[in-house]
Amino acid sequence: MAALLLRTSRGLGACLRVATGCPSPSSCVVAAWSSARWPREGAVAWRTHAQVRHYSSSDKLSIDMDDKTGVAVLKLSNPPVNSLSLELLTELAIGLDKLEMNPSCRGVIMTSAHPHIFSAGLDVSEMMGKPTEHYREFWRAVQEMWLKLYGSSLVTIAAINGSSPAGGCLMAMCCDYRLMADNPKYSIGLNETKLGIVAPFWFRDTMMGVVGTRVTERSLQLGLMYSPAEAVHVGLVDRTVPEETVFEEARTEMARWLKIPDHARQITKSMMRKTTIDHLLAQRDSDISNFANFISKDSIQKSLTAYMQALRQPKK
Ligand SMILES: CCCCC/C=C\C/C=C\C=C\CC(=O)SCCNC(=O)CCNC(=O)[C@H](O)C(C)(C)COP(=O)(O)OP(=O)(O)OC[C@H]1O[C@@H](n2cnc3c(N)ncnc32)[C@H](O)[C@@H]1OP(=O)(O)O
Repeated sequence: MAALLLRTSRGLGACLRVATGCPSPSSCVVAAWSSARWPREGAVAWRTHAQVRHYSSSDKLSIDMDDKTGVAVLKLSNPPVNSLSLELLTELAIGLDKLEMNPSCRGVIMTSAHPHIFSAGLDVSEMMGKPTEHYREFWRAVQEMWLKLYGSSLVTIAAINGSSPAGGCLMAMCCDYRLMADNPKYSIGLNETKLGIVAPFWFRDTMMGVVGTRVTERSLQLGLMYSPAEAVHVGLVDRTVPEETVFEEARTEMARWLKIPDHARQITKSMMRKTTIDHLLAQRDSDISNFANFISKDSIQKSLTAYMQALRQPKK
């Protein structure tokens, strides 16, 4: 039970270090992941007689876990555009943590409850006209969500049923597999430079892990948004599917991934992602300070204000 409390209160990295006796975040990720799925003493907390269990208490996020299949469905539900507010980011991190701790959960499908928008990315209003302390708290929540999703030992599949700029694209890229609705009106990409802001190194590294260095360099500098077909072409999305089948295709894809023994897949995933995760863990505080300093600058605030004004103009 002590281990369970540590898990919930201090996050997976800390609890796994305790569980594995590992002294530092950087030395224990592989060991941690290989043992993360065996925290049987924590099982009691989440075991349920019902087959499907509703996890999230937030109205901005629903998480339904099917104990029979081991697959959870996480739906973003923050109208109008599923922007990632401080509240939603916090709910996401907590929800992902709960799933990680549930021994019967093996995979998560992430999607949007609202057609046409997967997620508009970070809520820009959280980055405008606020005190520095708020920026620090907000950025820590962004980091936390990324650490939980990118560092998840579960199979994670993004069922991208709408546009997915910036932070929305980041969440999709954190997943193991991406399916996108083939609607040419939708787009996906890291467009930060178009807002006059800079994607931090861990956004960059996540993208590099998906599409490689050259495509990342071009995409980030130009703030490129890709249509679903273009996204498949550059490898940002694994495949497009007819809009009405995105979710069912995600389930079918999940079944494929779940045929692989968990321990072998988890250790392999950890080997692929460990360096990037350790990089952020080692620089968390300085990354927060960089963000808070950068976003507080008058020039950046002006840029964000102009961007939001342009967004509010009627679309041609
Ligand atoms: C060197 C040191 C570096 C340190 C690091 C420094 C900085 C890093 C910083 C930040 C990284 C940020 C990553 C992000 O995620 S920034 C967010 C980027 N997101 C976008 O650009 C998306 C913008 N939105 C859109 O393109 C469209 O809205 C969208 C395609 C999603 C939907 O289009 P639709 O036509 O359906 O809807 P709209 O009418 O455009 O929007 C409705 C409503 O929602 C508001 N809104 C849209 N997006 C956001 C958002 N991201 N945050 C807050 N609000 C948003 C929009 O303004 C409309 O509001 P209203 O007019 O109804 O009031």
